[in-house]
Amino acid sequence: MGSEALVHVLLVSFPGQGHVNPLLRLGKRLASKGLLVTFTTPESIGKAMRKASNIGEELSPVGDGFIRFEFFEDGWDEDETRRQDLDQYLPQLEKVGKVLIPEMIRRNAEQGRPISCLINNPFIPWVSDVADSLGLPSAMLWVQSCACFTSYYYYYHGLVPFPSETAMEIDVQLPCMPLLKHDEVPSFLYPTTPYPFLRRAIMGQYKNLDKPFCILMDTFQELEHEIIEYMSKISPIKTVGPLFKNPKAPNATVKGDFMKADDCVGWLDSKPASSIVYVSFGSVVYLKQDQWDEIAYGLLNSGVNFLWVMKPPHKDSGYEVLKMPEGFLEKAGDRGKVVQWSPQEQVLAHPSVACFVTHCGWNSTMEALTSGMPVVAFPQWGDQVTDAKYLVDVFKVGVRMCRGEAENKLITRDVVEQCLREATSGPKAEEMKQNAKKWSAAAEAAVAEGGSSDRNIQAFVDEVKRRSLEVLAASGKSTANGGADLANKVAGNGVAELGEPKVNGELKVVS
Ligand SMILES: O=c1ccn([C@@H]2O[C@H](COP(=O)(O)OP(=O)(O)O)[C@@H](O)[C@H]2O)c(=O)[nH]1
Ligand SMILES: O=C(O)c1ccc(O[C@@H]2O[C@H](CO)[C@@H](O)[C@H](O)[C@H]2O)cc1
Repeated sequence: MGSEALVHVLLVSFPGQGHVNPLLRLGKRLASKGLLVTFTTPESIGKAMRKASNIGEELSPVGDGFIRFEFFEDGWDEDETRRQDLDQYLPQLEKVGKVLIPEMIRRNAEQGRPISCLINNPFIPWVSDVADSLGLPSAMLWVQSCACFTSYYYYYHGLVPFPSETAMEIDVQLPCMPLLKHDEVPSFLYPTTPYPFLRRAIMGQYKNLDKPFCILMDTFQELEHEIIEYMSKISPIKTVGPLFKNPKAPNATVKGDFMKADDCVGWLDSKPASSIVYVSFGSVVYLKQDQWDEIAYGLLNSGVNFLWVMKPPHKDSGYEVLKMPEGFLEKAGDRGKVVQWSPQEQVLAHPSVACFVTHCGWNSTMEALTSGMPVVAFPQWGDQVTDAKYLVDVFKVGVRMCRGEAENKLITRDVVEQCLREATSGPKAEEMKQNAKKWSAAAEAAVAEGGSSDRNIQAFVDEVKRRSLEVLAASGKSTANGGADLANKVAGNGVAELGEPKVNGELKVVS
């Protein structure tokens, strides 16, 4: 049997940490199944990624394939403050991306790496327009739950009433989902959301939903069984999560952090089993100083050990720089560690960590479930409020500390302390731990060879390969040519451009 040339896919990411992580993880998964993957996002983030993470110019082997990076300029000066304003930045990205992504695709074809498929994540729906205009197939990676996907779908199509200016507090019943109270609906859909541009960005994706031939989702069949089955009849969904697990290439070191993680594993190692509460609100949520103080005192008063991520806000974001309350660090002593950014995957897998106080971003949610980690839910906005509902009431791995930013309620230190105690000791903590362990086992099984997500990824890779033959035939090139050109680049004249390729196996072309 002849071996195959590498089929090349281009992944285009919105430049947010919670978007880059799952798309890059998908890239690694596709590479491990034998594809060549190029990952792109704006250079402003590329610069941060190169500095903080283990990525460079070279082609990195992952499983049976390879991953590489190319970044594109967003057309603004390095210190442009408008990047922090998505209302302005999203249209700018669309304007430049519609020119620069086709140029990147052309350049790759000229260099012997013809691209056969584009994959984007939400907030940049114009990527599927680019693909269409070039006659290329496209897919979209949905980076939230299927429940949130369904909520937006029903809202976009006006299929059921949602909270509105005249009826703010209505509950929403969607098929195969629990009743969502008005404040459990993804909050970008509230008429009062302070982030209407994110609602517009997501709705833009739904306007384009007929363009991708496949909607990949970072969830798994067993986690959201009924709603996935239901929506699969309406949309071409394939669940491929949890993406952060990659059994075929568990040691792949390529990461997309924007900030270098502080070293905290040694400190975790020094603590007893299940004694630490890990606190992180992700990459974009910022709390107010009074709420921060209450959490700090709650942590102190509960007596637990804690690892707390205090990410500094971007200088142009307008968020206040938070301070720890006077004397807090001294009082905590070695019981607590505060870092700017953590190696979260490692932290959640660490035996000393008992529970995770989380803002319930979908990546954090999937990482917690897959790591068998109970949570204390502290959602703020967007999908987080829906994820919190699921973590607490459906997956039954969490206690709720708040209902979201819209509630505008200060959560006091007593409530913080009570939630921490409930999540770390006693029968409720034990029950949550057992449930979390079950989800972890189900997640591992989904991504293991032959599991539901593994089968879906394989089917997707097969479909991309099938379509690539059509694409290359239509453009008058053969797969063998594309592969041969690529192989030449790797073996010889392209080395300077690609950097020193650390190729363990050989790149094969059709024999
Ligand atoms: O200190 C931290 C905080 C977060 N993360 C990662 O950043 C991502 C955050 O995504 P999520 O969807 O949870 O939240 P967002 O930041 O998008 O609100 C997750 O993959 C986390 O593992 C991390 O590595 N270190
Ligand atoms: O950079 C931004 O402005 C930005 C980044 C991420 C945002 O949303 C987060 O995305 C995650 C994946 O969709 C989601 O699960 C998380 O709850 C969000 O915070 C929004 C803006």
